Amino acid sequence: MKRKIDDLREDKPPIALPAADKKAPSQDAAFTDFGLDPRILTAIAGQSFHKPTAPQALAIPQILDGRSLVLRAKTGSGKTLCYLLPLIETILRNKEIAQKSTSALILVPTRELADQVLRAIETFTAFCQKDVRAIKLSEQLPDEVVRSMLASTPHIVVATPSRASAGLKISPWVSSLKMLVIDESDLVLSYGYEEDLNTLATSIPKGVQAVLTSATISSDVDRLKDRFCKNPTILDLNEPEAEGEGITQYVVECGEDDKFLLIYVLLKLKLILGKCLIFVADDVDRSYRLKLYLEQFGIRSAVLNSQLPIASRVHTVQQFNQGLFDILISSDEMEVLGDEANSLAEDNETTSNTGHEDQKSPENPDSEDCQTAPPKKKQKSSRRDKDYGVSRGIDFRNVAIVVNFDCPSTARSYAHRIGRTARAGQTGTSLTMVVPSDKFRKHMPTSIASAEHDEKILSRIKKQQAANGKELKPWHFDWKTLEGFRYRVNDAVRAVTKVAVREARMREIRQELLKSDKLQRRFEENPAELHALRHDGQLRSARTQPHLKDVPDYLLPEGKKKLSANRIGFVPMNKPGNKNKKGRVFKGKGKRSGGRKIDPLKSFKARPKAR
Ligand SMILES: Nc1ncnc2c1ncn2[C@@H]1O[C@H](COP(=O)(O)OP(=O)(O)OP(=O)(O)O)[C@@H](O)[C@H]1O
Repeated sequence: MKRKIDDLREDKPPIALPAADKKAPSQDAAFTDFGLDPRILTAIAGQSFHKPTAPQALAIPQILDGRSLVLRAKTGSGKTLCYLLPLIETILRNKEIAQKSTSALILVPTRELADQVLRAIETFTAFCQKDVRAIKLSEQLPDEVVRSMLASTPHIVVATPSRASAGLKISPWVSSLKMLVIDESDLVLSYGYEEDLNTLATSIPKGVQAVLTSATISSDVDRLKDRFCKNPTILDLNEPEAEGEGITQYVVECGEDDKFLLIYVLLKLKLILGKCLIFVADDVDRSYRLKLYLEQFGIRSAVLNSQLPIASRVHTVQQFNQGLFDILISSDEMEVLGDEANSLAEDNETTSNTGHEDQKSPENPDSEDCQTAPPKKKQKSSRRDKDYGVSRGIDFRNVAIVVNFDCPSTARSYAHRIGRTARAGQTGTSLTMVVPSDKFRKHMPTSIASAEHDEKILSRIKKQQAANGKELKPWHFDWKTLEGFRYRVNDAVRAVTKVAVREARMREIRQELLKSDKLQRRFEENPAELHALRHDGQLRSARTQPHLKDVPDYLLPEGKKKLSANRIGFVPMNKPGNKNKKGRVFKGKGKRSGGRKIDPLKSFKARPKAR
């Protein structure tokens, strides 16, 4: 193994290692092999990371040796730690020098990623906080604030390219850099940061150690490599065999209304266990539609879309990661009313948060081309990527299954969506619902335009996965067993009207307003407005149907019937022993009495206050 790492030295031409050799380090290496500071090792242990991933095992020693590196490895393979651990270690080793200057800049394409990287730094410097300070420059702040942030000489600056270059107008803060990282380097140019990166390239000292990470092949990475690194080591671990590793991929062909039936059965009968990330297509409304639909069956979920403020998106992902809810519905980004105009007026970061990559449009699925070309700045909002804004780079943890409720618009997008499961050596499942052309537009209330191309895209996905030695297995089941549920499903679909969706979105906006720090002062001065917002927030978003929350026994398939009857805590309503002499159900705390539920709050008699 040592020989292989030596083979990758900077002075040697880039070589492609055979797949077997590339995987070898991940099996043998340990974090303790890298000679890291014990405080870093303690932080790693706290994360229960047992061993480095393959990219980490190969990249960390290289970066610690001071080499510039271009690292390409699949999504979820732990690329962040590849550069973070050596970076923290180097700062600790050179404590005296590092103390007086900013030595590392980490460039990321979005604010979410900046937040995420900063959090990772905080995690891995938890035991050496005083010796490693990091700040984030990813939003527009007053010049004075940026000046004082930079004047505090943080060791690490995490920034979007536009904020990093804007900081140069305030101070030549990059002049002391020893290390530059460009994370998601296959994406940054396509976010419209070309000019900012040019500005940075002229200001960053020549010869700084540069690390470029990426998940895909892209000519953009080459351009950045030419601009920022001299003779870097190329570590290309994205061999076709590794793509989609650990993911069992299923596909099911069904009608547009069948999707709603299927997702209900999967979730309600707990055929899906663990954290589930559901992707819908087309527009933000679709995600709310599905959320409201599921709500009627008592299935809780949260929505993630790039129209929500960044803070709330990050918060949602954090809560999902912490297990506060298990179902997250992620919508593709789409131009919705007013968005185009707004986004043009927004600053670089705001628009870039949605993400966009050179993608074919759903209307023209034949135009797919895996090579990205940097879009012009003006094209930004109209050429937004439909998936990456919420999925690419955001670190979803322990996702057991990715459900493509709506087929993605490209094979590439498919790969990124399913890449949210089976991360860092875990296993996972994906299920993609595809509408065959003869079933398209057969049920208008549930129909979406993009489904017209599902078959075409599926064949591309299959081709792409086959090239990586992977296959999408057909998911077989007996549709007849689901028919009994169709009535209640249709009922629930009908209840989610356009008005209900609009109200749900409004409610979400109101919640965001209530949470907004910036509005707190206004609310203090105008309590009536706050009251009105709170009051509005209690509006029901869709016709609620309590009877839909429980699945009647007669609808359950045989196996599931037993399951529900054996459930711990299951008490049949008419159990004979539970009745009193009058035939009424036995009174218990909060239980039924004479068929009426006792509300402990209503039955509570307030005593007069003692004076
Ligand atoms: N050695 C490890 N063992 C277990 N989990 C790890 C290890 N290294 C990283 N992880 C976890 O794996 C997940 C993915 O890591 P990370 O986001 O760095 O991947 P990535 O390759 O940068 O993915 P993407 O390209 O999608 O951003 C994170 O939750 C991270 O904490």
